[in-house]
Amino acid sequence: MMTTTDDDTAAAAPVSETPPSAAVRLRSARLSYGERVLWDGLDLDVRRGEFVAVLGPNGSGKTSLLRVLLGLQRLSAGTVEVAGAPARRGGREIGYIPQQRGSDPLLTLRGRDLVGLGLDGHRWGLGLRGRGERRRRVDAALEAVGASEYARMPVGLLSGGEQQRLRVAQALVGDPAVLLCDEPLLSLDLARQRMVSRLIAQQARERDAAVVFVTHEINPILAWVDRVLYIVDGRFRIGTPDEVMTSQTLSELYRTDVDVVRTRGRLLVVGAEDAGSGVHHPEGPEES
Ligand SMILES: Nc1ncnc2c1ncn2[C@@H]1O[C@H](COP(=O)(O)OP(=O)(O)OP(=O)(O)O)[C@@H](O)[C@H]1O
Repeated sequence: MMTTTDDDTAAAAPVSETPPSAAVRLRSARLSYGERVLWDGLDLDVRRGEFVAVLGPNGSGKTSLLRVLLGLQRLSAGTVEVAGAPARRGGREIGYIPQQRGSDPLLTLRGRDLVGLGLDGHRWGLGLRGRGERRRRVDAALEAVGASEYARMPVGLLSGGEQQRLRVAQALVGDPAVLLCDEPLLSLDLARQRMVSRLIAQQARERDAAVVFVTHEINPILAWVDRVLYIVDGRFRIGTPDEVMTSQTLSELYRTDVDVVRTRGRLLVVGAEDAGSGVHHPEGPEES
C-alpha cells in the first residue's frame, strides 16, 4: 500500500539481519518560501542501494529538495540527515549532477580537470592517494561516459550533451554513497540517456549508493526505479512506480483527470494540460 511515508515500503523490504540504515532521511520536513509551501510533512528514507525518482511539474520543489540534501537550503521545519549526519555542504560521500545551466563558471576548464574536481574539489591541494591513482580514476570515469576523446578540450567548446556526460563523470568519480541527480538526462540522445541511466543505476546496485534522481520523464529510468516521490502543488505521494504512476493517484495529485497508460514497458500520461512538463508525454524523453 502506498503512503505518504515509507513505513510500509520499509516493512515490505527484504528482511536482513541488521536493518539497512537510510543514507538519506527526512522527517516531518517542510520547505516554504514566505507564504508559499513547497512541501510539508515529508518523511522519506532512501536506503543505500535504492533508486528513488522525484517527479512533479515545474516549481514543485524538486531541485529545492536536492539543495536541502546538499546542505545548501535549510528546511523550514523538520530534520534532514545525509550519510548519517545532518545535511551539510561539501560532504565527500555525496555525488551531485547539477541541473544544466547556460553560464557555468567552470567552462574554461578542460574536461578531465572538471571530472577531477569530483575527487579533490572538496579539499584543494590534498590530492587523492597520489597522482597515479587520481589519473587512473579520472580516466576510468571519462571512459565510462564515453568522454575520453574530448577530455582535453575546454568544457565551453563542447556540446551540451558532451558537457553533461562530464558532469556525470564528475559525480561518479568519487564513488559516492549518496548520488543526487538533477535531470541528468537533459541534452542527451536516447543512446546516451540509456548509458547514463545505467551508470547511475549501477552506482546504486553495484556500489550500494542511495540515488535520488529528479526527472520530468520516468520512462528512461523506469526499469531501475525502486520508488517514486511525486510532488504537485505541495501534495505528494511516495511508493513504487506501480503504486504512484496510476490514473487514480496522479488524478488526485493534479486534482484533474489524468490517464496513465502502460504500453510496451512505457508509461504514457495523458491529461493535466496545465500541469506542464510534469506529465510524461508520449513523444518520449528527448523533448524534456
Ligand atoms: N531561495 C528562494 N527564494 C524564494 N523562492 C524560491 C527560492 N528557491 C526556489 N524558489 C521557488 O521555489 C519553487 C520551487 O523551485 P524548484 O527549483 O525546487 O522547483 P523544481 O520542481 O525543481 O522545478 P523545475 O521542474 O522547473 O526545475 C519555484 O517556484 C522557485 O521559484
